[in-house]
Amino acid sequence: MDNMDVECSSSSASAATTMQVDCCSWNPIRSGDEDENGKSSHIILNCNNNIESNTKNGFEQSLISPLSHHHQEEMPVQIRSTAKGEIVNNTNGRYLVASKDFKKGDLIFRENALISGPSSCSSLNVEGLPVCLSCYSLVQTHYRCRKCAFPMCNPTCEQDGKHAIFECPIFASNHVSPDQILDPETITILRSLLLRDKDAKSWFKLLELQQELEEECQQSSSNAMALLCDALTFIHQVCDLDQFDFDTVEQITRIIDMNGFGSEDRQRALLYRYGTYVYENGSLLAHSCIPNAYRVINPNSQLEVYASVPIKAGEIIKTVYTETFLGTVERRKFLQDYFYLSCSCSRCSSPSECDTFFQAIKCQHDENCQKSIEAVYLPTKPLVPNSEWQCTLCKDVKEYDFISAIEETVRSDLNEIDGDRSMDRVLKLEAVAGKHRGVSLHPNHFLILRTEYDIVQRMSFILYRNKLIRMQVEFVLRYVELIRKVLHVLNVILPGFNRHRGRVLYFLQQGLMYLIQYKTNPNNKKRVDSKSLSTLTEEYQEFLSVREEGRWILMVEPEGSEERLLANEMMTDHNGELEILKKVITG
Ligand SMILES: C[S@@+](CC[C@H](N)C(=O)[O-])C[C@H]1O[C@@H](n2cnc3c(N)ncnc32)[C@H](O)[C@@H]1O
Repeated sequence: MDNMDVECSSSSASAATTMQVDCCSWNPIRSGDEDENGKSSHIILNCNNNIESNTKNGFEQSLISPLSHHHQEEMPVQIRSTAKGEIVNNTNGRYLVASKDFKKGDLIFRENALISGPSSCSSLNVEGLPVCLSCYSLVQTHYRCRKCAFPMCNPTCEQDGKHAIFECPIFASNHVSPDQILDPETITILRSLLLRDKDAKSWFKLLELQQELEEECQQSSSNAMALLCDALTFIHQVCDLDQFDFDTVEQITRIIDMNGFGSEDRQRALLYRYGTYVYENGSLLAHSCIPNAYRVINPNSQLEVYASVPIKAGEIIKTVYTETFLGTVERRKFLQDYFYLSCSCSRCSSPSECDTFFQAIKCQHDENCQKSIEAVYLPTKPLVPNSEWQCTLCKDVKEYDFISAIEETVRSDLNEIDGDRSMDRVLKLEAVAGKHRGVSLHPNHFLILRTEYDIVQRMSFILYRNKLIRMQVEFVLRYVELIRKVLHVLNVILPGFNRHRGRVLYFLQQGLMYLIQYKTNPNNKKRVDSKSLSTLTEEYQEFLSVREEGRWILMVEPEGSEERLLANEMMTDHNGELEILKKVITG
């Protein structure tokens, strides 16, 4: 096996990182001390080719595996770091940089979890079911672990290394019961603490992850404090483990809180995992509100990072830490509260969020403003909390309180919507969106778009349930119109290969299919004439390409997830009908 020494000459302020590479499948172990600025980290990358074997005995050894296992191949990413306190290209600390070009949709790397466990939100599931301590999905059976009596899906989950080796013996000997678990994430913290004795290598890797905050951001969020209190009670009183002192529990809680990923599965889907996953390298991914990479956690708890847009060698790989449908004020607050991060990406720094007007408030100050859709309040200094907002037309200035009061009114109108019957709810959502669209909020405001996306998802379900028949064509035309609007904004804030786009493309092809069927239905009085044939052919081509792209994106989602079901549906559905359509179109 060849040994290569790669000297990563870093950009002006970023660190020089020496990598000793044994193999294309790499597993960084830091050796030696960092200098006082934290600039230089020496990373030895070891071969670890055997993906299958590394979860044996419950230990999830971390590894990154590029797509191909060719020893001469270039490393997919490099770790770089800025000097302490310094921000380079809107990131700080350590971050990952592409070491070669990636095309949209390329798998950049795949990595096993350093540790995983149930997440805090497990106890909030609407079904009120317990969460399996192995696969983190809801336990739908009456099965109990034969040693500790905790709910598990089945004997396979029970014997899974993580549960059996980590908490099960402790639960059994201390007679711990599920109702003593205040927050399920404390089990993840316990597992992490147990690494100290069970797997020292992983323990040290965990300790290397970011926990320190910049001095000015030392105040912990109330969530982090609550988790720490629960973890201390659980470790010391419930599990009776006094070998972990306060400082150690606090340190690990902070690390899990800062670096843990949620599974991002869709709630109520067949596969919904209430898991928290920590990765040695994935946890170094920087954030951007317009990301260039996209994360999937597969059923083996591995992290897969894909290029959502083309990435050039040397570019920072950035994923998004926040929800998509949030305006800058709320996104930045979330990033500050949970990651102590003051984001200044291109989207955050742009008053109009890159011309999407995602948080623009409609100005009604005078008659001109009332008439013009262009007249909106935007923050004058988007990176300054509580910045003033100014109308783009009349230049009237408002305090942030005025803006947030308008958003609150819309929120409370939305919260008042009751009734769960799909069509009923769609009509009520449409009514509230219609009341505020272009009146109190810009039509692209995130509260409007979020509502419209909700409408689209509900309409999709109605269309699906009715198997594309008996629907009014106006309903479907509106559906397609809303989807195109959502897509238009997503193209800017969440471009390329990602779950949201995949879902939206599924909805679009569903609507297009209906419209094509409607137009070519022999029972429909408006039969296809030669004039409309070329339009129909174009629509048919669009349908095919939308379906192709949607399927391509969603096929990387985990088996059993809702997205994967949508991908499968795009593969199998309508094939017979398409043949008929093809005949109509080609005459
Ligand atoms: C999960 S860690 C990422 C790895 C971290 N940089 C390290 O050195 O270990 C999250 C932290 O990275 C930093 N970070 C990530 N993205 C950033 C960005 N766009 N701007 C500034 N800091 C960022 C913040 O300090 C944030 O709290």
